[in-house]
Amino acid sequence: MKIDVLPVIEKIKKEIKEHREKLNRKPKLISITDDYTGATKAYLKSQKRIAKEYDVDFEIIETENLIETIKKYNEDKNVDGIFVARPTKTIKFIEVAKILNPAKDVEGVTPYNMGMNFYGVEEFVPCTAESAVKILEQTEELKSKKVAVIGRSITVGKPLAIMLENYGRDCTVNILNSKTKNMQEITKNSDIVIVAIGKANYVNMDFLKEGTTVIDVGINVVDGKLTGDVSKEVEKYCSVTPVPGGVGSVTSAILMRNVFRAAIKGGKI
Ligand SMILES: NC(=O)C1=CN([C@@H]2O[C@H](COP(=O)(O)OP(=O)(O)OC[C@H]3O[C@@H](n4cnc5c(N)ncnc54)[C@H](OP(=O)(O)O)[C@@H]3O)[C@@H](O)[C@H]2O)C=CC1
Ligand SMILES: Nc1nc(=O)c2c([nH]1)NC[C@@H]1CN(c3ccc(C(=O)N[C@@H](CCC(=O)O)C(=O)O)cc3)C=[N+]21
Repeated sequence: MKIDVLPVIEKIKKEIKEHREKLNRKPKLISITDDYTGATKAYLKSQKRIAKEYDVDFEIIETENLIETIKKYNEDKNVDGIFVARPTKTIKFIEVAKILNPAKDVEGVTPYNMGMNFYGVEEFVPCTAESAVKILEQTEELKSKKVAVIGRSITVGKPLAIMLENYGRDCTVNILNSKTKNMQEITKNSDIVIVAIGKANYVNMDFLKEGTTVIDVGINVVDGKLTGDVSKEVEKYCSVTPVPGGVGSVTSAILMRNVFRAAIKGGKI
């Protein structure tokens, strides 16, 4: 069965509408990349479309000098939100995270916003992590569920695992990585499996028991088409988010909501 994410998007749209009424001006998002290719290109293009839909001023900046560019927009009063695409080519992403202004950090990648998530304060958390959590909250009661998160990246796997463990959701989470042994044993023993690895069609029924809720975060471009990390056959036995039309479509809506949030906070953390 395919999981329908439209109700989640509707809720976010409602939040954005309330913010817009409060704000009374167009907020502005700057998306910066030093490697405008592949999944980054796909995402920035879809950001452009969605920014227009939500009436957000939007600009893509391609640069080889991330640090100077970020410093400039950190100070620019006309810019409410700054997004920097991963992976970065010219410097390590942590250098970006260290200098980005937390008040404009609409993807929650700075140590300040990451740390707040550890405290259970989820104001700016990585949009994809929030997207997966919002979809799950819509589909089922999370309390005491056993969850396997495959992938441990700083913008997806790790913050997502923390959010699911935070008080109120109370899941028990395993975070799996490329060195994990007996992966299939762990995933088969889970109620919920979240796949965020970037390998097309990698997870099939060998990893899952029937009836598992599966969240497919993967965005891979195969023969020019968006393809997830979960194989199509899984849909017959499990509830699974489609690609496209799943996690990715919620992610961009959350990013836009965060731009409104940052604008309303007016530069304060
Ligand atoms: N839908 C959306 O909105 C978004 C989608 N994405 C997509 O999600 C996917 C993951 O993104 P991201 O987290 O940024 O990617 P990264 O490349 O940063 O991280 C991938 C993670 O997957 C792990 N991994 C890779 N292969 C395996 C394997 N065979 N078994 C177990 N773990 C494995 C890696 O392990 P190790 O650490 O050991 O190397 C790593 O932790 C990509 O396809 C990306 O395009 C990303 C962001 C948003
Ligand atoms: N700092 C950072 N954060 C990211 O979240 C991030 C990143 N870097 N680098 C690249 C990957 C890839 N990624 C995509 C998300 C959505 C679509 C996409 O196409 N979305 C469509 C729909 C897709 C769908 O429906 O599933 C849309 O928004 O309309 C593509 C790619 C984000 N990433």
